[in-house]
Amino acid sequence: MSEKHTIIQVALDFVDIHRAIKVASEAIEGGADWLEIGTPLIKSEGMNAIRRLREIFPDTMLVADMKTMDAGRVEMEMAAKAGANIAVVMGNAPGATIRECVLAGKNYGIKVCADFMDTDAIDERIGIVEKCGVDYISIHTAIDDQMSGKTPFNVLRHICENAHTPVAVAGGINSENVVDAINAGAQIVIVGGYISKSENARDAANNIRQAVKENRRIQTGFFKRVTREDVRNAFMKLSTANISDGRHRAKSIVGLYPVNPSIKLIGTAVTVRTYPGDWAKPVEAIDIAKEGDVIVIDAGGTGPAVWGELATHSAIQKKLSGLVVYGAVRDTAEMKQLNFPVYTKLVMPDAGEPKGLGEINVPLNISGIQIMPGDWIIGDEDGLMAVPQAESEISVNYGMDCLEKENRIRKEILSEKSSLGRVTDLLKWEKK
Ligand SMILES: O=C([C@H](O)CO)[C@H](O)[C@H](O)COP(=O)(O)O
Repeated sequence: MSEKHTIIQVALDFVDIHRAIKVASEAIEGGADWLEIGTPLIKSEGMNAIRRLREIFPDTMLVADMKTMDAGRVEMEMAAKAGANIAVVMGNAPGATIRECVLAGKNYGIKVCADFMDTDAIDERIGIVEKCGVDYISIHTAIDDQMSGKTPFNVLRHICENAHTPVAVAGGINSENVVDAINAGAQIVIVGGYISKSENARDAANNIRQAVKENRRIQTGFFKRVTREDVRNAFMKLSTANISDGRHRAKSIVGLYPVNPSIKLIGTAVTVRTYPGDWAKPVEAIDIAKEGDVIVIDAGGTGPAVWGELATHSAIQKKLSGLVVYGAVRDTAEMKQLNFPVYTKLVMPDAGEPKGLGEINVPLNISGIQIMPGDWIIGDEDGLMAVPQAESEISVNYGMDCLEKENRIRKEILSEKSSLGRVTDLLKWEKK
């Protein structure tokens, strides 16, 4: 391996071989060096995925991401005979498995990479695998760990400084953070989603190559995972459909309708329970809420109105992000003029009296969805989603993952004049 040349390995994490081949071709054109048959592709298509890619790319380094944990001998033999040059065993597999992988690798002419994912006592483990004679080690943040904001960089530099084996890195690598990987000493950068979910894998691979070559960050709007403090901005990019998909098709708050459909609502809930028509606690909540909050009112799902123009002006003065009322509002013409995001069940001109019955910042249950004080509330033309504060970063990151995948599928449908069913081979994957 050239000591100066950073290897770009593109991880083909697809379940469909046809899409993997498309992306592989684009990525090689864009400057990727090695092709990884990703674990999802191996589990979906088996060794035929390796055979197919070997047919199409006879001279390209193929890495089989087997993630072997046992039966090292037979798994290395399979990958080698199917055409792979390198196969992956997990770094925390039993020592005997690592040893068998290396011996089988020597026997069948395949190199072995030990992949370290969320490994305790990693220095000790690396010592074990290097003693077994692995050819590469990789420091890897699992996709599921990335969704809570984890990255491979905190241990990477230490490993690169102490390992005697070429080090690869994987886990959310993109055109902005790849410089952190090479400056920490990684010789192989494994890039999955940033390339494989990109609408143009060739340009994405080229961005990685340029970022490596010039040692600079190339900004990207996608393929970045956020931590809690960046959640609001990330929600701005997502639809409520992305959020629902990202939360395993979570249910929305049904039965409430946007007064201003084209204005997105994003904020943290200040909850209010009141009696139909009693607008005292709703208005008092405005003075408790802070900038960026959304007031969520359970008024029993019926009139009279508990909110109108004057309360809206007050909320805008406090820079609140919106209003959700399971009940009735009035003065919607003014709400539209003020561009204030409001979701309501009912609209009517008659209001009630401020009796002061009810409570602020208490758990609510609206349309079967529990809403706690501080939960994120997101609204768009499709409806309303509630996201618990404690699950906000994984929800926004999985929602972003869904959006990124849809962007790629849309591009394939349009560029190939195809259809969703054909592009995703839907018949094969219908839920049985
Ligand atoms: O190995 C991988 C993961 O475990 C799914 O199989 C990925 O190929 C690896 O993480 C690279 O993908 P990104 O993290 O999306 O860059």
